[in-house]
Amino acid sequence: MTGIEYADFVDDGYEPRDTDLVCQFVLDPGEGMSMVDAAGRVASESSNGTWAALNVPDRVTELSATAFDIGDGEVTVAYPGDLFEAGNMPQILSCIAGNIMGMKAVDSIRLVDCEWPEELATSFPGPQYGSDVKTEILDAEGRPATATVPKPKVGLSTEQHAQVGYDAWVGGVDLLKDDENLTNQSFNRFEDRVKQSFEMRDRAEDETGDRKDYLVNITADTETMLDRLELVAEQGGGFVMVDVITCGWSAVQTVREHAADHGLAIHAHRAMHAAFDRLDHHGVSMRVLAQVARLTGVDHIHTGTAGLGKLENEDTPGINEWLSGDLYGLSDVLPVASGGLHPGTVAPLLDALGQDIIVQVGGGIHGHPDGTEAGARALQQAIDAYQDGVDAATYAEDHPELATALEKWGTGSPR
Ligand SMILES: O=C(COP(=O)(O)O)[C@H](O)[C@H](O)COP(=O)(O)O
Ligand SMILES: [Mg+2]
Repeated sequence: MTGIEYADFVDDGYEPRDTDLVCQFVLDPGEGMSMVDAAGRVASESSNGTWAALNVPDRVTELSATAFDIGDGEVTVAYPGDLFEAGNMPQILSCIAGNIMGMKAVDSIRLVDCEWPEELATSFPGPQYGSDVKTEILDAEGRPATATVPKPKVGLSTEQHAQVGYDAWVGGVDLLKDDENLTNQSFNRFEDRVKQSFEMRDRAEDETGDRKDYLVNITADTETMLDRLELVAEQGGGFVMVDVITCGWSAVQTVREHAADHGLAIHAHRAMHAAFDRLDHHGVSMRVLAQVARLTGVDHIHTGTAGLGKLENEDTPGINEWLSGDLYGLSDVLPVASGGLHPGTVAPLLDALGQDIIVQVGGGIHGHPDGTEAGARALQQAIDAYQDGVDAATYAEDHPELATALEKWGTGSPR
């Protein structure tokens, strides 16, 4: 037997093992606590300790986390791989982002970054396609893929919604996308929308000769999501969309398994992420949420607009770099830039993020004075201009849809 208390969870000179999950936190100790006091409590509560000193069998201490590299408001915690259940993301998060978020020992604490050990990372499937959706499901090789979300986000009838999709597809957009809060409301039933939209999709494909697809929002309770996924597969869709934060990672893991049976890619919308990541001193960073999304196997995830859109963003280029980097052979994830974009912001967006992204535009297409099809053309023209190395204003001289968009919105970000 060994006695354990908070101080036993601190070893400032600790060298992590290859099998450890290593997590970086920033924290502000609670009143009367030193950094070391707070760090020991964090490592204890997030692994296998409690507030009371315990006598435990020796084996138990092998599962304890260790706080080290304790600096001014920063600490790294290493968790032994055996603390975790393979392939169980909720269990992992209940350790590393669980009770510690509300401990009195810290006034605030933020999980900033994780280094995932191979055995744990590869106990998850990772994405089926990642950036390969650009060539395996779409015809978007060598350019950013494009998507559009109809606006108003809810309220269009099924027919109106499908018509907006058709107009956008023939205007040049690759992907129609449901908004995060459009699912199966009375005015636009899921089943009807899916059937009518794929009929329109087939027409648009025939007319343009390009592959087109639809990011269908299946968000609901998990069993309903699986039924909706089956319907999308039956109708010949290539993607399902899931609001991953509001549905939860357990549901994402289940959807991932079923999506694989049909070869469907998963588009992850991150609505509610800012409840976790907006404050820079508390919560869970978008970087970590994106890591979790990659492990659990989404093919796309929204990662912001590098400050060019309407929403607060945290280090979009750094997150995108992580999503495309090596992770023990797991597929990459195609990042989605979305939220307040329009043709005038395409060039700085692609400068900041490169072309291996999805450019997702709602109001910046449907708010075009000449309608959705013209708005879609304007977006494509802005991308063509960028690829030709010509600035948008010059390209607009003989591209009237782009000229109208630039006249309306200029090149600034909306608020
Ligand atoms: O509907 C939109 C964008 O519409 P619009 O183009 O009209 O602003 C999305 O929900 C945002 O992408 C969410 O933000 P993020 O992608 O940052 O999660
Ligand atoms: Mg939306």
